[in-house]
Amino acid sequence: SSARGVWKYKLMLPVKKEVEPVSLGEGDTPLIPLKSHKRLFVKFEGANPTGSFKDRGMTLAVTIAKYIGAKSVVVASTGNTSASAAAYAAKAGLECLVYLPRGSVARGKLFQALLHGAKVVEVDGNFDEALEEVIARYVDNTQGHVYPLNSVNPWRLEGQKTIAFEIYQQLGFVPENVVVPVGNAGNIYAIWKGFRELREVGVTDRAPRMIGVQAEGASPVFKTWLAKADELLPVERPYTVATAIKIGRPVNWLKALTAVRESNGFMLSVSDATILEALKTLARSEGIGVEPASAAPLAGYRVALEQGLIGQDETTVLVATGHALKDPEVRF
Ligand SMILES: Cc1ncc(COP(=O)(O)O)c(/C=C/C(=O)C(=O)O)c1O
Repeated sequence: SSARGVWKYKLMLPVKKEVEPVSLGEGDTPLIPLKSHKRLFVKFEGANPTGSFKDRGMTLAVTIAKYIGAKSVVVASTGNTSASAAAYAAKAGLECLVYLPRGSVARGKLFQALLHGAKVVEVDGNFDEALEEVIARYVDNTQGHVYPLNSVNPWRLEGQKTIAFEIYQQLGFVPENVVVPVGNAGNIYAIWKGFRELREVGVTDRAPRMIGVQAEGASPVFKTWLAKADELLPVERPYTVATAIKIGRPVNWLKALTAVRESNGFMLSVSDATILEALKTLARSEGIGVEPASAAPLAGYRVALEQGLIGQDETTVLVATGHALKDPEVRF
C-alpha cells in the first residue's frame, strides 16, 4: 500500500480498515549509527511532524476520536503530548484543550500548543496535578464529546509500538537492548508490546531487553523497580532539567515494570549533569539535536557499559524521543 510510517502497519493496529487515518506523515524516523560505539544506534524520534514520538500515538487517538464523533480532545501534558494533540486535533477539525503545569513546560512545546490553536489551561502544580484534574473532569465525562487523550488512552500506546516495528525493519534483526527515557511510563511498555507482537506473529523469535532511564530527581519507576515494591513509590516533588520526564506519579508505572521484567531488562537513574553531558555529545559529536529527556538514554547507556550491564558487542538502540528545538533555553 502507499501508506508510510505508522499507517504502513495498519494490519497490526486495532482499527477497522474503513477508518480514515488523521495523519501528518508520522513515523519512518531515522535509525542513526553513532560514531562513538560500533553497535550503538539512535532512533531519532525528533524527526516526527511535531518533533516527538508522541505523534505516533496521537495519530491513532485522534483518528479514533474523530471516528467516534468527538467534538474536542483534552490532555494533560509536560508539553510534547499537548503539542502533538494540538496539531492532530487541528488536522481533524477538533477542538483541543490542554492542561499544563505552570512554569515547567519547555518554550518550544508551549509555542506549538498555542500555534496549533489549543486552549491552554495552566495548572498551579506539577504534571501529576494537571493529569489528576483532567481525569477528575473528563475521564468519566458523560457527554462523550470530549475525548481524553492521556496515556490511560490505549490507542496512543498502539501507535507508539510501531517504533519497535521500524527498529526491527531498519536493523534487519532484533537488537539486544532498547534504551528509553521513562516519564509517565507508557512508551517503554508500548515499544515492548511491539517487539512482543513481532515474536507472536512469528517474524522473529528474539526480543530485546527493555532498559528504562529516569532522572535522579524524578525516578519513581526506578525506585519502585529497585525496591521490588508491588505499589508505586511516588516522588512528591520531582525535579530535573529534563522537564519532559519530570513526573512523580506515573500512571503507567506497572506497565513499565512489566516490560522491564518480561524482557529481562532493568531501570537506571542518572543525574542531570550526565544527561546534559550526553545532550552535548549527541549535538557536538554526532550532529543529533535532542531535548534533555531524550539524552537520558545515552547517559544511561554509559552507566550500563561501565557497570557491565551492557556489553560493547551487544547491539543497542537509544530512543531519542524529542527534538532539540523543543527546549531552546536548556543550559548545558
Ligand atoms: C521527549 C520525551 N521523552 C520521554 C518522555 C517519556 O515518555 P513516557 O514514559 O511514555 O511518558 C516524554 C513524555 C512526555 C509526556 O508525558 C507529555 O508530553 O505529557 C517526552 O516528551
